[in-house]
Amino acid sequence: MATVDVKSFGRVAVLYGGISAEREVSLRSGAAVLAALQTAGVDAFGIDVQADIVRRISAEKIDRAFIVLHGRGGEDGTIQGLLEWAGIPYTGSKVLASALAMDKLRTKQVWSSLGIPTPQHSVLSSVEDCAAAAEKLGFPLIVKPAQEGSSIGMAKVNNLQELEQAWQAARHYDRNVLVEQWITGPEFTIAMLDGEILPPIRLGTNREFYDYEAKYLADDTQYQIPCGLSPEREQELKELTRQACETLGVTGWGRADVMQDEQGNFWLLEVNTTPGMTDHSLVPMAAKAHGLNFSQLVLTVLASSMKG
Ligand SMILES: Nc1ncnc2c1ncn2[C@@H]1O[C@H](COP(=O)(O)OP(=O)(O)OP(=O)(O)O)[C@@H](O)[C@H]1O
Ligand SMILES: C[C@@H](N)C(=O)O
Ligand SMILES: [Mg+2]
Ligand SMILES: [Mg+2]
Repeated sequence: MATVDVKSFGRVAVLYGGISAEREVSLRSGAAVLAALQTAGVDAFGIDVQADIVRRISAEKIDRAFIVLHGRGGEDGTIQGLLEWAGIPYTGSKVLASALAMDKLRTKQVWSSLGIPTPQHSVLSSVEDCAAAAEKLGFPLIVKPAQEGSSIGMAKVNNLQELEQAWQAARHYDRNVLVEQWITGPEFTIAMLDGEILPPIRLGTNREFYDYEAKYLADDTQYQIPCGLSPEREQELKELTRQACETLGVTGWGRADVMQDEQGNFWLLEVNTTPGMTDHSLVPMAAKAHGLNFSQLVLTVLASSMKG
């Protein structure tokens, strides 16, 4: 990592918290990022993003923003648009890529249209859709609110009754709900940092899938890095991640989630444009394997905001 003069960042607002279902995660990510920036000597302060954010942005002296909001209202292009209007440079993806990547349905439509592998899916808007999806895709399936994160509102289902219940539950989070073919096999997550693809991590959990509990609370979640793939397959996975990011326009940093099926094929699930930065999170682990400690990671993300 090139040495940076931390004073050149000016006064940095760390935008965290927010009002999405992932607020608690963002509070943890934000606290870690803010502490690391301040320890590194950056003139950083925090803003817990609430309804008065437009006033706060105008009232404070802000040279640059570090966005560490997860979910809607922060990772979806809305904050990015506000910062564009205010003329404040910010970390991570711009408006369009943020909005696209936050929406799993639109993301899948883009990838599918370009021949990039993502599990088959259907949209659920009614009980009739549930029956049609079961007919088309078979079981098991996984139900997801289109615009959520941290596995919130998601469920694996094995029959039509479970599918209808999971659809009803997911609707509480987002009226746009999708259901995907279940991929049986190992899971990988791959970070992109300032255009570079970091070492993939293989995830293991004793739970049904990598759910909220496995992500933030469990002590028995397994993180394998190096990920155990052959060098050729690891390279393929990294190339797929690069394509996943480029096709959505993701810049600065991000993290792609990928399943591998029993035949060894990779299937892209999503890209997170503001990945978690908690003490259980994955980008810090990948950065460490790449030779960057947490402080160097946040400074690299911040420095990438200077590239415009
Ligand atoms: N099609 C699938 N087949 C099997 N498991 C899946 C599938 N889709 C998702 N999962 C499981 O559910 C988890 C969460 O899915 P996904 O990454 O799409 O949602 P998310 O809530 O946006 O996650 P994040 O916390 O990374 O933002 C995955 O990490 C994986 O364990
Ligand atoms: C914060 C969570 N959506 C992640 O991707 O890490
Ligand atoms: Mg996500
Ligand atoms: Mg994910």
